[in-house]
Amino acid sequence: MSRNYKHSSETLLHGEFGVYPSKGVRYALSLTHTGLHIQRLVPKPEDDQRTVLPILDMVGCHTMRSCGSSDGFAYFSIYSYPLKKKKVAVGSTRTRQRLVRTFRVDEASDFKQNQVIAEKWATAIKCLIRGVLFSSDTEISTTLQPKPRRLMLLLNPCGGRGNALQQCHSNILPIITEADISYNLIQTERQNHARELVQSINLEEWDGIVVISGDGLLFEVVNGLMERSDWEDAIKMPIGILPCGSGNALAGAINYNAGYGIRTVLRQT
Ligand SMILES: Nc1ncnc2c1ncn2[C@@H]1O[C@H](COP(=O)(O)OP(=O)(O)OP(=O)(O)O)[C@@H](O)[C@H]1O
Repeated sequence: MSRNYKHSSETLLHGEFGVYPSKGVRYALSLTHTGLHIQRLVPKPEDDQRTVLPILDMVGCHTMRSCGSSDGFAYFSIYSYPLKKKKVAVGSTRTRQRLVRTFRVDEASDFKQNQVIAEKWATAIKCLIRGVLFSSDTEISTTLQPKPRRLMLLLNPCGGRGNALQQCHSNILPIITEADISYNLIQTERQNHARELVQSINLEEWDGIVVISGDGLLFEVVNGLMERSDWEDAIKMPIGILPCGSGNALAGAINYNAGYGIRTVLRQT
């Protein structure tokens, strides 16, 4: 393909939507390869205020209908994790915060038609998040989307303060769900459990292995992969670490100092 889609400011989709939960507020949305441009139409702002949600900050997009509602509206919600504006402490890197923007599709009187539009936007956004290139001429349907990613999550319930499982349920799984990633969560039961496990997994079945632990479990995973007869292929498996140990020195070096968080792991697999 001769066109460099990644640097294109071409408008892929454009539309006008309401928002949830505000009544009467309306926005014009334009989707490009790099971001969602949001312009408020009603109430009309004094200046030409526009905000941009960068695709790089997004993890997913879901469609929905308001429960128990008899109206014909459909909705799509975009899940983003932009950097916080301010550093938390001197010398620290900026952390990310969850931002959900929900738009109401109300163009048609019939729910099914509105749902088709909501699905189209959600599919386009999900494709851009996954790096699928398309143009304004492309017919956007779910067949454009790559197959969902599968992650093996290895969690050490005894690492660090012993709260890895709680951290996983409250902070990690919600993001993975928003990103439509399927996963197997395996709690390690003893020393070398993770090492033995990765020695015999079918590499084809996984897009990545993420340890939710300290440095020790990651060390086991790398060793386990290197001990396989097909180690040259096995070691190409994307590996991530979400720090839940005591020292977390390795995760600190890789993620924190680079200014990255979970999203790095989710996007790269
Ligand atoms: N269920 C378990 N019971 C006891 N030990 C375990 C269990 N699961 C894993 N382990 C072992 O615990 C070791 C240390 O775990 P981990 O690195 O996750 O935590 P940590 O030592 O608290 O953190 P850090 O390495 O950052 O200091 C691992 O090398 C692993 O072999």
